[in-house]
Amino acid sequence: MMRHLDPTRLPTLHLSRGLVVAGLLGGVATASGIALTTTSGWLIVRADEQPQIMLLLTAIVAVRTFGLARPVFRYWERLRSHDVALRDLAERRTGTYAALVPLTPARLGARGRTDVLTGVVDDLTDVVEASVRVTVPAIAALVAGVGAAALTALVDPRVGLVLAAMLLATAVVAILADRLESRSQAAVLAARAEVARVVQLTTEQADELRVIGGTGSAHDWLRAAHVRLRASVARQSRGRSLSAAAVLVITGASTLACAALASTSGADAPVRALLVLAPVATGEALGVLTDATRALARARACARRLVELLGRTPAVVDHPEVEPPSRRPRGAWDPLRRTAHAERGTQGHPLRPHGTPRLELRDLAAGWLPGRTDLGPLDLTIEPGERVAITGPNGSGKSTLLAVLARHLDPTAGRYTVDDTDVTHAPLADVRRLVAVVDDEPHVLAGTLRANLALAAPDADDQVLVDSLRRAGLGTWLDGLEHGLDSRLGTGGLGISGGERTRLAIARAIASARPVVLLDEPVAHLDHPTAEVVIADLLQGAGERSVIMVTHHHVGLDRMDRVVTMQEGVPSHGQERVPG
Ligand SMILES: Nc1ncnc2c1ncn2[C@@H]1O[C@H](COP(=O)(O)OP(=O)(O)OP(=O)(O)O)[C@@H](O)[C@H]1O
Repeated sequence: MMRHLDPTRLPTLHLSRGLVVAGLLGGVATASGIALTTTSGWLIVRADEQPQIMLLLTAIVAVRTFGLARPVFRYWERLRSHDVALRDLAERRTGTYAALVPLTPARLGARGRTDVLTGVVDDLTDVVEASVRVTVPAIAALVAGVGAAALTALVDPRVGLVLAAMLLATAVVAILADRLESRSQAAVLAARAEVARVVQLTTEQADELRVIGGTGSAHDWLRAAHVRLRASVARQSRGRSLSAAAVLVITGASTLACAALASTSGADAPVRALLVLAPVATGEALGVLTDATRALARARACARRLVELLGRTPAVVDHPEVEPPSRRPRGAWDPLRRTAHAERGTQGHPLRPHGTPRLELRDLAAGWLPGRTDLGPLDLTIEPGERVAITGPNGSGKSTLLAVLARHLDPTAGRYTVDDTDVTHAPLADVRRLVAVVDDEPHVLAGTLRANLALAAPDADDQVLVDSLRRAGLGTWLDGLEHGLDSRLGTGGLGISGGERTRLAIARAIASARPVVLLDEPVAHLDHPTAEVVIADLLQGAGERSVIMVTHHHVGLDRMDRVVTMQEGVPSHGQERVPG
């Protein structure tokens, strides 16, 4: 079953069967290391007594066995734990992406999608890695420590007790180190964020600061932020070295105690060597616990960030009348080819327009944050098949208008209707299925060209995909590809230019057969002649679809039916018709 990230739980340390098995394998590897050191000690001292070689053979075989067992079991543990972690990561990524979708774009803040995704991927990796870096070593250390204490107790119970006390003391140090690390990590992160904030502010305002003679104060401010960062990093390093030193002190004290006890135990010299070496080898094995606390503290901070992000309430949700999509029949629906019929049932007001619908905004206002109006009140009608350009200065609400049309944002006042159906009463998925969105950051997945197109049209056959590429102006490019639709794009695949990337996004929109295409500055990064050709191809390829394009440029405006100029959230000079 798919495991979703539970926002109420910090999912750092969980115990699964696979992790326990990996921990046990790690325990055998660690115990083999301890046994290797102690039996080697026994062997060296016994060999010094020059007994008959036959007497040493058993120990020689044991040393070789432990020497071989350690890497073999370590390798086996790594295979097992990474297998569990990678499967866990894949499941959690799927669950996390599914939880992110309803938050896009309104609840992801002003950060770009790439930043959000990179942050989420890194955080999730750290959370899942904690299983390998914390749970597995903790189980392994426990198994090996308890095993070492129990076996030495058979030789001398007092030495067994010292090892048990050593295990307990190291566990206490690990818990304290974890607390210290959590606190210092929070301080370092805050100090680093402060340095970044000051650097950004002072560089952005450098000219103004120079004019008002504030450069010196800005430098002082930056220096103070650096001093705070250096102090918090130093505190963190002190905490780390203190905990590492504490484990060494515990190991040293235990070794001294064992040496004293061994000398009074009456055991022969080789066994005494074994008893003295037991805490040295065990201490080395327990040392990994303090390292694990770093991974744990980092994972906890990452989990907290993820929980905060995924716990946000989506800006747009289905009307209470609308049944969850999972309970509704799923059928291929293609509004442009007019193949599907309206489904009946308790689904609010299902949206199943025949052909391209009429979109109407009446007295509509919308805002990204509660109590704020970033758009409207405005009236706007998009007739079926109409091509409308939206222009205007930065922040005038152009992208917000597209967000409302795609139902990424619901109106705070007024109405948005599609063929006279109020969209807020229609299933969200129906509205979203009407629109294809192309923005200035089209994403190319690492995968085949076919997979990149199938993202928007999972049921389309190759002929439809090839046709979409040709209509988006990528025919010649496609003909030049050795493997056609099987060519790999993205990381490790074919390089692709900015123009080709934009055309690929347009081909996706065409392949999706959605009747309304929303474009947010699709040619922002292209040179003028390329942009002209891309827009011409786009409008031709769009066929009978409605096209609404936000743009800062004048490129392609003469090909549009209408240009709407926005100013502070409303159309400024009415709606201007452009001569054809
Ligand atoms: N995802 C978001 N979350 C919060 N506020 C947002 C978001 N997107 C836009 N805004 C805010 O809404 C207002 C209108 O922005 P919008 O992006 O619609 O303008 P725009 O005309 O498209 O600007 P630009 O030309 O710079 O893209 C701005 O104040 C902006 O800060």
